[in-house]
Amino acid sequence: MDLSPTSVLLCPPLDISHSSAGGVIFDSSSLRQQTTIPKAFIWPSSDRPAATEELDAPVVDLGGFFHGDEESTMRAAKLVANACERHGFFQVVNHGVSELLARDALDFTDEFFRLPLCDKLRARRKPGGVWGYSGAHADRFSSKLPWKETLSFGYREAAGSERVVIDYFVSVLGEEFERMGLAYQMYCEAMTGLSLAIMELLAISLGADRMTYREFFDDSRSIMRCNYYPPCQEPEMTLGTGPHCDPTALTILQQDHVGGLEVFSGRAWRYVRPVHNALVVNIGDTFMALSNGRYKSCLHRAVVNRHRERRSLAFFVCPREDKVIRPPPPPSSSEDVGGGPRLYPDFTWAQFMDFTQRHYRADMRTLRSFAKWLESSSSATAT
Ligand SMILES: C=C1C[C@]23C[C@H]1CC[C@H]2[C@]1(C)CCC[C@@](C)(C(=O)O)[C@H]1[C@@H]3C(=O)O
Ligand SMILES: O=C(O)CCC(=O)C(=O)O
Ligand SMILES: [Fe+2]
Repeated sequence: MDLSPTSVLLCPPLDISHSSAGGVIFDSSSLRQQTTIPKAFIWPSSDRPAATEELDAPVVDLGGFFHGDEESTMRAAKLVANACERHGFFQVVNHGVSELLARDALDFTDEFFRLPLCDKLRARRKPGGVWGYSGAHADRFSSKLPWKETLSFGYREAAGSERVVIDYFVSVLGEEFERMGLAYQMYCEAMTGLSLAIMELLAISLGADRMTYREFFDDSRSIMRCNYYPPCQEPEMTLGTGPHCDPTALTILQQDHVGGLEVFSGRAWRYVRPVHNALVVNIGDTFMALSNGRYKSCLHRAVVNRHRERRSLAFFVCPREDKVIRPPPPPSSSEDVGGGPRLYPDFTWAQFMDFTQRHYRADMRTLRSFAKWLESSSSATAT
């Protein structure tokens, strides 16, 4: 790992190196010229078995649901219930998000990640924050680095937020990025609309009042993340994104045609074949808690390849920070959704987000570890 100091302003020869600002920076364009990858990117062999089979997950047609066709809605709800009880993963088509808008968002992802490092670092993530540019999270972690660059920013649909994404791009990168900001503003608006429709379908599939989750998330806070996975000279030694469950409630992911997303199901990693014009939907930890464990938070990862770059846009839906996460009662019985004893304590997204960012690296056991940490910290304050 070349840690020779260098100045950010000189757009260093793109190794992992200390920036003049003290953080560690990474840019792949020179790293990938080398025959091997730095040790920091090598993941334990237990995390790396190659997926040989395809995931059996439904591609749910939302057309009938959007047109109020009850029979088609029930069919979709049944497919969703079965998939979410098994692995928390399905894809959707006829989702109402315009193909042009989706393609623009992906094209602007290319435009951003092709910028010189100096420009990308003008958007660099601040320590302790989530928004901004990150190269392999090299400023946060020193091992098991993911072979990716990311750009993350927030979105909320509230009065006065009509320009929240546009203003972020203009303030961080300059007026010439207003078009990029507008494309992502419109994309986040479309994703929010789709996420509320999916929340309604999830409620129907759980036998809860169909407006329950739609109302719970009507003032949702979202995190938009653009992932860029460069080609890698040793793809079998690293991962684009390590095995994890999203701590958020629901993820709507647009992936390009390259492939690399894998889901752990049936005791094996299984690859997800990209479906043209489909969007990937996966359940996160927060929704697993909202369904009292009936729907599974999807354990997934992203692998990289030797020859082709890959892009994905992940839209993470989160509840307003102070809302208490607890399963709603279904309309017909006093039991919570998901039935049986509560599996997780009440918590707020603010507490959980703080935990994933400051106390614990999000990975396969995040919610369980968070619940234990919460109980131990509440019993400590109670004594
Ligand atoms: C709240 C979040 C933290 C992460 C981005 C969103 C939802 C997914 C999380 C993440 C992708 C899970 C794997 C590890 C992680 C560090 C990453 O690879 O990016 C996580 C994100 C993060 O902490 O930045
Ligand atoms: O790029 C992908 O396909 C998955 C990315 C992911 O899981 C994430 O960003 O949380
Ligand atoms: Fe994820």
